[in-house]
Amino acid sequence: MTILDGKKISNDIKAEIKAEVDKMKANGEKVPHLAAIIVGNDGASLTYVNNKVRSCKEVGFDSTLVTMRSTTSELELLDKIEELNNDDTIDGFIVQLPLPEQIQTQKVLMAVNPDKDVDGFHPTNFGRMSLDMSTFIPATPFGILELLERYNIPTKGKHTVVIGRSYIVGRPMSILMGRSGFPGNSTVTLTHEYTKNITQITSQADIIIIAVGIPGFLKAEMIKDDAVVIDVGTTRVADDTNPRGYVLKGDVDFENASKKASFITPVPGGVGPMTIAMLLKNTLLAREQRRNN
Ligand SMILES: Nc1nc2c(c(=O)[nH]1)N[C@@H](CN(C=O)c1ccc(C(=O)N[C@@H](CCC(=O)O)C(=O)O)cc1)CN2
Ligand SMILES: [Mg+2]
Repeated sequence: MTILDGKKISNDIKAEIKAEVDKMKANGEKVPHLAAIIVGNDGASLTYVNNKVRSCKEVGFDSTLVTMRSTTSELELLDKIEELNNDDTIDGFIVQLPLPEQIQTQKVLMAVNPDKDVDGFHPTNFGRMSLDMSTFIPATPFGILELLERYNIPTKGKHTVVIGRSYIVGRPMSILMGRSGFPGNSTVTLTHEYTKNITQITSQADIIIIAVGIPGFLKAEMIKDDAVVIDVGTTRVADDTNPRGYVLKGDVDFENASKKASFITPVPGGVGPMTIAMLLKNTLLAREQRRNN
């Protein structure tokens, strides 16, 4: 059994990106600039955007964090997005999800200029991904592809079962694993909360990618021997014995599933850090595209 070390691979990727940025600097070029908008003060979301900003500093990117109060109106947010769309110093930006309920997420995703949409959630980019055209691949699925590639895990002809159909992870993942090439060429089953007899499906999976946000959902009994298990869940579970007051729990019963799996991601230190690294990668791409246009 091999533990897929997302922390290490993400550090490798960040070092590669930093080397590119160092070259840009040496050539007197503008370095990539990522902006992140966060609305409200959800603790986990604040952690993620702060990680994004810190990672920008690590690789030498410029970064801007835009914080907006939890009562921000949809119009105010759309105005801010328009401002970033028109700000020539910014190469890419993201709106941290989820958003407060007074704001329609779909309107927000539509408002981001596709050229700066480093999350890859705009319909143009999502469509381009589905059509095998070059685009910004959403960071978490992109990170999972990168893990599969760097650990050389075969995907061709394999049965990949995706659990969860969010547009951040499950939906794009199901498309990407079925595309031609490597990683890809899988036979994909996309499952969700209304799927019946899920164990019957997961127990046939060569590769399982789970993103449902239910700690310990995937049990050892639900997987076959030597399955590849990719755990995207990171739920904060209250824990008084931990100085932070919580522990992070994945969607997989790691202790037992790891005894059967051939490859498995840990939580923390698996997919999460890859998400941030691939967001940086997309931002580097955005800068290169803007330079060449
Ligand atoms: N606009 C977006 N919103 C959200 C995305 C996204 O890609 N774009 N994905 C998730 C949250 N997310 C990034 O935004 C994210 C989640 C987890 C991690 C991570 O590094 N997790 C660490 C643990 C960190 C901790 O201590 O809490 C790990 O798993 O090791 C990074 C990014 C939803 N929203
Ligand atoms: Mg993500």
